Amino acid sequence: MQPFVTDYANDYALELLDVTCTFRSRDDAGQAYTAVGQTTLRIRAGEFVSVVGPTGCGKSTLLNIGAGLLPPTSGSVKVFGQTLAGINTRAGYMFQTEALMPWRSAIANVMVGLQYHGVPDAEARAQAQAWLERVGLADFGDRYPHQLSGGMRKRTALAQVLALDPDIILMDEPFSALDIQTRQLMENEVLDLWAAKKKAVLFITHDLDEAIAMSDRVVVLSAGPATRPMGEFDIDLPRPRNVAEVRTQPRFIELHTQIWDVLRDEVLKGYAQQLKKA
Ligand SMILES: Nc1ncnc2c1ncn2[C@@H]1O[C@H](COP(=O)(O)OP(=O)(O)OP(=O)(O)O)[C@@H](O)[C@H]1O
Repeated sequence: MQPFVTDYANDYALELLDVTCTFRSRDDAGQAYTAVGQTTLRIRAGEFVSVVGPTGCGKSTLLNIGAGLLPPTSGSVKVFGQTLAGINTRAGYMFQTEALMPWRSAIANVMVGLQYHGVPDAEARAQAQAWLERVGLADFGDRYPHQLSGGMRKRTALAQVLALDPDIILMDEPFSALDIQTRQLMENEVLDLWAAKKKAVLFITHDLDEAIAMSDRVVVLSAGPATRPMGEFDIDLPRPRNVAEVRTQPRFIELHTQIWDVLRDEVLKGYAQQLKKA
């Protein structure tokens, strides 16, 4: 009889293990700046985890390490139990800044990743159209990015990421440039799409309300240098959630108070550092 072995490592989609990241200082090339210090962060398959922290503390650095775009100075990254070397091909990324190609129409932007993966043009077009429909842009495929609103461009970028069906989705403040109503609509859409597919999500934000409303778990980072997790909070609010409505629940307010207690001092430290740099 085969012994029953549980491979706990494979419960995790993404693991950053004792990761440190040191840069050459931007102000003085002779100086080193440790952005991330000995950080361990694990995300289970299907789990939605947000990372919050003060401005400039190292959130994007962590995400870039998870994406395989930036090798850590020490420590390691595992993807479904396998040590990551190079780009994380199981992950899709959505960044703060616009990533659409301005010379391609919306549908051509969604198709590009599929074509890169060898999907024939007709099939890529059909899949891209289905994704545009899912994000509410069925009739906008022929428009170019400059002919779309900010929210529509974000929807296109979302379709572009989801079309590739990644097991891990990395999002770096994807909606920070949007007005509050569009932002909440997009947040709800992301939650609906996530609930249907249950991918692992690492979501970077400095908006605590957004982090609580969307996540299963919120990780709070310390102010830099050498940022590291200061606290982790399970968000036990029922799903499905509407991000606007959930904010009025007493449990949301309780969680917000608890997390803000940890985050507040770090935000103040981060702010003081920004002033010193300015
Ligand atoms: N390539 C680099 N070279 C030198 N320093 C860097 C580099 N990338 C980031 N840093 C520094 O590392 C620190 C963390 O940067 P990072 O962008 O990860 O922070 P963040 O928390 O995502 O910032 P924000 O809240 O503004 O989005 C910052 O002080 C930044 O200036």
